[in-house]
Amino acid sequence: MELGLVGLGKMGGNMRERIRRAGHTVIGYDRNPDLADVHSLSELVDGLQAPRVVWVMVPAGAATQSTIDELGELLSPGDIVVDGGNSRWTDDEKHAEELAAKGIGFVDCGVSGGVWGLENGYALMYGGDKEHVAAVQPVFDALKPEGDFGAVHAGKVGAGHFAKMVHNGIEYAMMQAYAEGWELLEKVDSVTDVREVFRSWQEGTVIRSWLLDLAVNALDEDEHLEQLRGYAQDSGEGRWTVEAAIDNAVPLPAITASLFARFASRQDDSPQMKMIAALRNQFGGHAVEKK
Ligand SMILES: NC(=O)C1=CN([C@@H]2O[C@H](COP(=O)(O)OP(=O)(O)OC[C@H]3O[C@@H](n4cnc5c(N)ncnc54)[C@H](O)[C@@H]3O)[C@@H](O)[C@H]2O)C=CC1
Ligand SMILES: O=C(CO)[C@H](O)[C@H](O)COP(=O)(O)O
Repeated sequence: MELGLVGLGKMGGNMRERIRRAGHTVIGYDRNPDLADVHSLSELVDGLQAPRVVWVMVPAGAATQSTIDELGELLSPGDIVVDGGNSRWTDDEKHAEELAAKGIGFVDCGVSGGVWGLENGYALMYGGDKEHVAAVQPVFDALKPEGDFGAVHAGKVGAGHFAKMVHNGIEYAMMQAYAEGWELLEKVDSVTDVREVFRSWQEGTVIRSWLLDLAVNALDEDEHLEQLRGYAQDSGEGRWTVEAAIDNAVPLPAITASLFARFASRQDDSPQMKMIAALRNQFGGHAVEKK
């Protein structure tokens, strides 16, 4: 089939290649002309035969919104837009309604696999009407990993991004657990080769996982992570997971703590710990450290 793909960065560039390897035609547009096959969204739309499918793979928020708005103007009834970025699931219903008013279908798709997806395949979680999903199915089949798992029609519009959001919340907590264990191992004198402990865990243990494999890769590149600063950004999914937990009164202590650990990583000093130190000093005369 033919696909229009908007956003050819770390994800979209490799996805274009994987879909092409499966024998499909992909016309890619990126605002960076060095990456793009065409110069504009309208050229992309003109290059596809109706009914068209256009997959959006740009940063969530303003870039996704403006792309979907523009596609709403350019596409025709019967065409379909897929949002494959890490969009907030609450945006999906709005996008589906705006496009449906023009007769255009919408599918939201959470994508997992990162820069390894070209070779390993991309795990896909999609939401939307059955007929819209069916129209995109050949592309899902091209992107998904080989084997029985790795793709799911999670439910109605929004379900795909909701599932991906929870996946990323779990990702935060798993990474935090490996990171905390690693720091403790590094701290004690009795363990002389932390990297080899991590490597040994890759087989047979209860905690083996792809993230653990990637941790070993990182330690092979920089055994004590001395070249890195302990600073971690976040791009929204963890916050939205915690917000959804609050909305649904579901306790998520591990995921919430892992999000907050990232916030703490961005502080050179801790204002709240200054207050703790000041109060301990006030009530108990405990020593404080001055600047
Ligand atoms: N990198 C990752 O591990 C994963 C990323 N995602 C999501 O996939 C989407 C893309 O992520 P990446 O490829 O990592 O980002 P990236 O920053 O590498 O690539 C984004 C691309 O979109 C282009 N772009 C931005 N605004 C545009 C616009 N208005 N019109 C056309 N092109 C535009 C940029 O020029 C860039 O080439 C994001 O929503 C991200 O959250 C999803 C799963 C994993
Ligand atoms: O979706 C992903 C992996 O599954 C992306 O890499 C995402 O950017 C990770 O989330 P964050 O940037 O908040 O760490």
